[in-house]
Amino acid sequence: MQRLTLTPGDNLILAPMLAELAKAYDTIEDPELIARAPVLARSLPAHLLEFLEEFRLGEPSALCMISGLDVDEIQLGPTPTHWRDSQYDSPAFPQEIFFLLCATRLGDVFGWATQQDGRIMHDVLPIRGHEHYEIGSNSLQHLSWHTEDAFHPCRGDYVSLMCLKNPDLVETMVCDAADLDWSTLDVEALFEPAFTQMPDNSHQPQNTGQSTGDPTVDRLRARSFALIQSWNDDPVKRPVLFGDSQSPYMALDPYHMKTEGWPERSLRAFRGLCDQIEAKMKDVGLRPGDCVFIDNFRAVHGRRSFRPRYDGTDRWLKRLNITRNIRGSRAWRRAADDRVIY
Ligand SMILES: NC(=[NH2+])NCCC[C@H](N)C(=O)O
Ligand SMILES: O=C(O)CCC(=O)C(=O)O
Ligand SMILES: [Fe+2]
Repeated sequence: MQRLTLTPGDNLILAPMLAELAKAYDTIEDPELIARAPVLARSLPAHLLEFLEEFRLGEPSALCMISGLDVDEIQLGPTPTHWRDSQYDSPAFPQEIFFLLCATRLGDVFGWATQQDGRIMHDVLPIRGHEHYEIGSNSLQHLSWHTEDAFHPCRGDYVSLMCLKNPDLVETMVCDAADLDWSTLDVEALFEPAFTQMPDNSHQPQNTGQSTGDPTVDRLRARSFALIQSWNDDPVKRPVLFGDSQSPYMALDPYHMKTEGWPERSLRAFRGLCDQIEAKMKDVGLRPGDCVFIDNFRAVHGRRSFRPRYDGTDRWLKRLNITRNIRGSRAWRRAADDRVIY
């Protein structure tokens, strides 16, 4: 893992810059703020910009962590009970802006019409009733390791998490493709489009809000949910590996894969890969102020189980999806500068 710790000097420069921006906008979802972010990000400390650029282009690791951002847990107040409405009057707005600026150095942030009401910045927090459900807001059940949005051709190049609270130091788990011994795996079979991948539960209609108030958006969203439904009923077969056969990129979410009907060789290759991933999985305990950027092509990730508190002190992360090729999803978006995939 690549690591950078912000210095007290960095925080001295960042605090007024972030406070000023937080005063100028109401929410991190403001399209004007998000559009300005790549330009604003040029004012981040130079060593931070260099660090992110090295991670982006050189792929020295599938994971990089920026720690040391000031977070005042008292000022944060209670952890919300749901992601709904958390984007307004956010007590973490300055931190959200920092996270957004860093993210835009790696690519373009985007959202899904079918996930967390089409928001760009997500909340990851335990939700009552989800304790044993396979979704990021579960708790008593671990979150199975996965490629973020493995089922979708427009999945992000990076998924990133910013920690606001993690009182029990619940671990995010990550497996870096660099730690796998590809010479012992049937890479050729894993490059074949033979693997049934279904959408994960976070994109199911029952887990999003109701009407957006905009009939056009509602109609488009309904169409997206219908597509999700069709991929559920009639799952698409995709390759698990792609890119360079010597050092492959991965896309898999085994919890949402159906192995029925797979050729014997594909099944064996898949099981071999999953076994090795499990053996090489590492734990990363995020602390308040940590921003972690996970290369979604070069790592899979999940989260250990934990006991939720539901007393306002729960674990609370923010999440951003980042793509290096926003035009690759142009057919799925309403306009060139629209960041929501329908
Ligand atoms: N194996 C899985 N659970 N995959 C889906 C991961 C969770 C999903 N990204 C969410 O926001 O809830
Ligand atoms: O909670 C975590 O540490 C990871 C969450 C995650 O992977 C997800 O929500 O998709
Ligand atoms: Fe995830």
